[in-house]
Amino acid sequence: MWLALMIGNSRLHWGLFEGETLCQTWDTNHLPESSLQQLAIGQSLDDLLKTISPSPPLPLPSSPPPPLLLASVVPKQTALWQIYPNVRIITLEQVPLQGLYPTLGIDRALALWGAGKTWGFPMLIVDAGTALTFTGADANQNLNGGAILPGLSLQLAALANRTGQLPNVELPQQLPQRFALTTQEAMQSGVIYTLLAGIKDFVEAWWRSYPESKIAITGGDRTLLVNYLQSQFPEIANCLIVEPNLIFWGMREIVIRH
Ligand SMILES: Nc1ncnc2c1ncn2[C@@H]1O[C@H](COP(=O)(O)OP(=O)(O)O)[C@@H](O)[C@H]1O
Ligand SMILES: CC(C)(COP(=O)(O)O)[C@@H](O)C(=O)NCCC(=O)O
Ligand SMILES: [K+]
Repeated sequence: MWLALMIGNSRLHWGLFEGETLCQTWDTNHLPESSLQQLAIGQSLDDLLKTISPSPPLPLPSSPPPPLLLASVVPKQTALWQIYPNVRIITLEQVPLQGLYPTLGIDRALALWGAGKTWGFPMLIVDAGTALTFTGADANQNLNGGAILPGLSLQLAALANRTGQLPNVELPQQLPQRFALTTQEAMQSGVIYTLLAGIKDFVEAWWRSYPESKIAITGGDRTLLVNYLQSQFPEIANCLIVEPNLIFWGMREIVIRH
């Protein structure tokens, strides 16, 4: 048994593997530094994870502690997890894609590698996380490049936090009225419709270069976005591979399948 941990800017993403088989995945909040210190005095990861919700879907062995494979885009959290007695950090050099630039997010590289190895290259990944990213590779597994923009929640939070009068607004399950007549819907409409147009624009630009490429969408907002796209641009939504575990597949490719 081994654990995969992808540390994103909003959440921790956990994967429990038995060999090559991904048995369980769950998401938690970041662990506070104080509780991580417990690892240094021998608290088991199982007990530690029980202190945050949701606790692991099944008990983790404490001796020996399961190997932990860690990929992180949050340096402070990465440093904290070094305490764990059996941790291996996945870094960009270990991802067999060509042409990676040194500051590329390991999450982007792993998702692209995991999807490309599963469905073939060329491949474009849309990761709807804290940030929304596009990351593409050509048929020779060379990084073509990508783009970064604030994710749906981040955009709404920015409006609420950086203005005097705009409220905190949730993401609606259904598409809002485009020309809205309430402040809340106007914020939702502005963020959602421009993001959908942006996704369509990037996808069409990608298909102009790689008409045969598959496109996969992952990240916490993937389902919401695919539902919105289904209403606005069904011809795009119907072509997207929706898969939350791309990063875990990328990690597995590196540690198990080389
Ligand atoms: N339980 C949740 N907690 C936080 N964000 C969530 C949750 N469920 C869905 N989301 C959505 O997922 C987005 C974060 O995506 P995620 O892939 O978890 O981020 P990251 O990998 O950057 O930590 C948030 O913007 C939010 O809209
Ligand atoms: C863009 C990201 C913050 C996305 O991470 P996430 O939203 O999943 O937390 C992450 O991929 C990152 O820190 N990238 C480094 C810069 C780059 O990719 O060029
Ligand atoms: K993400």
